Amino acid sequence: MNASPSAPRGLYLLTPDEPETAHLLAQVAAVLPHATWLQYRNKRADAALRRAQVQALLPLCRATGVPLIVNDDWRLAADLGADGAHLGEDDGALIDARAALGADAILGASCYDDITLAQRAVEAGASYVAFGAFFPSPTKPDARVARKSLLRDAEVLGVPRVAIGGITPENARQLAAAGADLVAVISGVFAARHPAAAAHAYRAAFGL
Ligand SMILES: Cc1ncc(COP(=O)(O)OP(=O)(O)O)c(N)n1
Ligand SMILES: Cc1ncsc1CCOP(=O)(O)O
Ligand SMILES: [Mg+2]
Repeated sequence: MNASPSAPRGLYLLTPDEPETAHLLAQVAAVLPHATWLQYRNKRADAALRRAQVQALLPLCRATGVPLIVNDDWRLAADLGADGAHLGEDDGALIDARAALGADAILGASCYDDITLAQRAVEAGASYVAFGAFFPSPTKPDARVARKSLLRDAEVLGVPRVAIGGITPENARQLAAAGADLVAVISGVFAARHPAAAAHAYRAAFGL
C-alpha cells in the first residue's frame, strides 16, 4: 500500500527551545507559510510555558492553515484542540493518544532506525512514522542513527514517512529521493542566517 497521492509532503517544521513566547511567535510567523506541518517542541519549558506557547501558536497556525502537532504530550494536544501529537518511545501509548485525539488527528511516532517499531506504530494508530537521525543533529547530537534505505522499506506501511536529524536544504533532496514525504527540521531553519529563505529551500527540495 502506498501513501495516498494527496499525502502531505515538504517541510515539517519543529520549534526551537525558545523561552520567550513573543519571540517564538515572531520566529515561527516568519517561516510558517513555507511549512506543511508545525510541531511544537520545547524540551526546556515547564508545563505552564508549554501550555501558553501552544495556546499562542494555535491562532497563528489556524490563520496560516498549517496543522499544529504537539510533541511528547497528547493530553495537552487534546486539551487545547491541537491537530495532533508526536510520541517517542518514552511518551506514552499511541493507542491512548488515538482514542483521546480522535480518528482525524495527526498522530506521529518516532521509529528511530527500526521498521518493526513503525509497523507496530501504524497498528496502534499512528498516521505517520518518523525515522532518524539521518545526519548529525546540532539539536540532538546523541540521537540514534538511521539508514536511508528504511524510508523505502517503510513505503509498504501506507502512511507518510518523515525523516529527521541534521537535515539541510541540500541533503533534503537525498531524503526525498529515498522516499521521505516530509523532512522534520529545527536548526536548518531556526539557526539559518535567513530562516524564510531556508524554509523555502526545503520545499523546493520536494519540487513544491
Ligand atoms: C517528527 C519527529 N520525529 C522524531 C522526533 C523525536 O521524538 P523523541 O524520540 O520522543 O524525542 P524528543 O523530540 O521528544 O526529544 C520528533 N519529536 N518529531
Ligand atoms: C528531535 C530529534 N530527533 C532526532 S534528531 C532530532 C532533532 C532535529 O533537529 P535538527 O533539525 O536541528 O537536527
Ligand atoms: Mg518525545
